[in-house]
Amino acid sequence: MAKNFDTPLLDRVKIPSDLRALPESDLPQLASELRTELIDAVSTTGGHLGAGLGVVELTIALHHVFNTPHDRIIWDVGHQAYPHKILTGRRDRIRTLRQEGGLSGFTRRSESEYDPFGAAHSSTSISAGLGMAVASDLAGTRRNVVSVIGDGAMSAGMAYEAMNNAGALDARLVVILNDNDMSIAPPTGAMSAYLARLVSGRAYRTFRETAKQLAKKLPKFLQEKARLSEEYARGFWTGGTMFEELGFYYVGPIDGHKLDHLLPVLKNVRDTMDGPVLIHVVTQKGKGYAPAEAAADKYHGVNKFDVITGAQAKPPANAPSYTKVFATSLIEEARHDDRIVAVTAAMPGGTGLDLFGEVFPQRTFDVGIAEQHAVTFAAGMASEGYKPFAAIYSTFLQRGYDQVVHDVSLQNLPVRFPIDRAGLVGADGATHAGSFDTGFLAALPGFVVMAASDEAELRHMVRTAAAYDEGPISFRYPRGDGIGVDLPERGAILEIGKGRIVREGAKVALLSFGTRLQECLVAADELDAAGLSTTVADARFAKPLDEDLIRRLAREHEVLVTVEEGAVGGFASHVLHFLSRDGLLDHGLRVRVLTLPDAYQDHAKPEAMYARAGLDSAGIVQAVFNALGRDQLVAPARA
Ligand SMILES: Cc1ncc(C[n+]2csc(CCOP(=O)(O)OP(=O)(O)O)c2C)c(N)n1
Ligand SMILES: CC(=O)[C@@H](O)[C@H](O)COP(=O)(O)O
Ligand SMILES: [Mg+2]
Repeated sequence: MAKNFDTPLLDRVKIPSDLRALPESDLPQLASELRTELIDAVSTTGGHLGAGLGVVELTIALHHVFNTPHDRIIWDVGHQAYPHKILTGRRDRIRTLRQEGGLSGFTRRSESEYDPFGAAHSSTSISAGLGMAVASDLAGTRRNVVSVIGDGAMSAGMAYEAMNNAGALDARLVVILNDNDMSIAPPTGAMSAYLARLVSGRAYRTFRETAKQLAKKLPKFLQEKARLSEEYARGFWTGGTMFEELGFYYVGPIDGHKLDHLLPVLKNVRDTMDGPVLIHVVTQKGKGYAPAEAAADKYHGVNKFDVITGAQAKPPANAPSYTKVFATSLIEEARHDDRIVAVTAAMPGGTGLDLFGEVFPQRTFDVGIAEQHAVTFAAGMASEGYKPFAAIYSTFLQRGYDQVVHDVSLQNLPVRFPIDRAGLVGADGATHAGSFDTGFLAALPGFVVMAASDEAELRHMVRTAAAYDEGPISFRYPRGDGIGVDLPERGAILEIGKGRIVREGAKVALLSFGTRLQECLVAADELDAAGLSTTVADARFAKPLDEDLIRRLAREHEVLVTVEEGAVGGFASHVLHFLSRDGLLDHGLRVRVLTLPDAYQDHAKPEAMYARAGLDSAGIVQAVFNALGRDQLVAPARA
């Protein structure tokens, strides 16, 4: 489709060296064109828009000042890197973002030499940058390394571990703190308040007047530049901050939308740096696009939208989302039990705990991007008799795994883990797929591990978890809408370690763990039609396993197929372990296990991903036929 806007300058920038050839006076115009292109592209793909809009000038300034890709720019999370992608040879594919076969929504080493480090989980950029800076020193390569990290990402422990190390190593590393006073939701925590004080402090407001005097306090390598450079008097201020205590030269805060502030500071740092420097840049999430600036989430992640109005396309929903069902179920349980509390690590909207927080503000804790802390914080509350629900996406719970093992499981503390985004997530791709939780939780002695097969089951599991006080318990459920089953007012308490038969048959047994149950039912219809009478069971528990149920399925059927939306090493492993221990594999039972493939699956539409994984009804039917040694469906014998 023809574009209805012109981008004469941007059209000349294929890669950053083209950008570096432009005079500085052209850069504001380039920023305007880049913003327009970004908005137009994301309006057709959906994706993370607000963060990218906020770093348009910063992206241009970085590529103008630094010699990328020789110099390294590492974008924390990578969700703000779309402008960077446009400027680094990927403009022609920018409208394939997050689509099957298209560009990733995050930085990715395999995508471009301008992406020196892949990301999507936050707060890794300073560690990675420090590693690169040290490697470059060891190799005797003169290279600048710049890590760009947001104020939200700055709440995670990793960032401080890295700064602590960088300060001690005195490494040549530039950290740009991109402070837009926003995470996905408004940021929480003392650090956020501290940054706000730095930004709104008297010194920031009066930097013009005080810059000369303050220049005396600059670190040595900057003093001479400060004296010489008029820009200093307009551009930045430095003072005693906690970053300096950690061994960084702190520069800022500076206005991240003013190229004439950014460029001289970056050049000074590039030319004079000999240790770690932190540049505090203040930006606005959603900058330059009115609907984004006005949005409460600053257009963090959006569907396709109308550029003129900002109205986002909303696919019709036939049922409430699993997230919403979780939230409303927990609210209901919390009305009955005031020991129930809820913990989120910076994802109140995504986990539905924003709804819980509206009803129970005193019992809701947003700890910031800090999954490790969230888990141990919940363990602490559990140790005092509270009933914490630590609602964390499957993929982000990976970061808190030692805490799950050491602080929760080993002490058998009854922390409840609602695990959202369990399974494939579509456009966010492999970094966000919830593949491993069943494997890593069911490996832990004594952990109760559940998966909901529909939204009513989810409601039961919330109630079950609330009632269960004997140790840690988890329940997983996927991204997206439920299937529209009737929801009970309140969930039932499930018997721990008991599954259910959903449909009785005689020859084939499909044992499902989670929401693939619906595909099993479709597959069962097809198998029945092909003359293969099929039982379908909902395991509900990966731990403890319903051994009676599995024994029965194994003894009474010729074929047993397990189905789960998780990686190898999850539910099926436990079933196989039990079958072998119980001698159930010794008498000719044909077993097949269907899991996610043992490979990271790229972003695509979930349906396509399921099909590729063999986790749709066709894949299940095929597995049964393979087990029986049949290549093709045999037409059923009809009376
Ligand atoms: C470990 C981890 N936890 C949670 C998230 C989800 N997440 C993605 S971006 C984001 C907010 C980041 O805020 P900030 O760093 O300030 O960047 P901004 O979007 O404001 O530019 C969150 C919570 C994540 N990507 N990684
Ligand atoms: C970048 C990031 O980690 C989040 O913004 C994530 O993309 C949110 O995913 P959901 O849309 O599933 O909440
Ligand atoms: Mg932010």
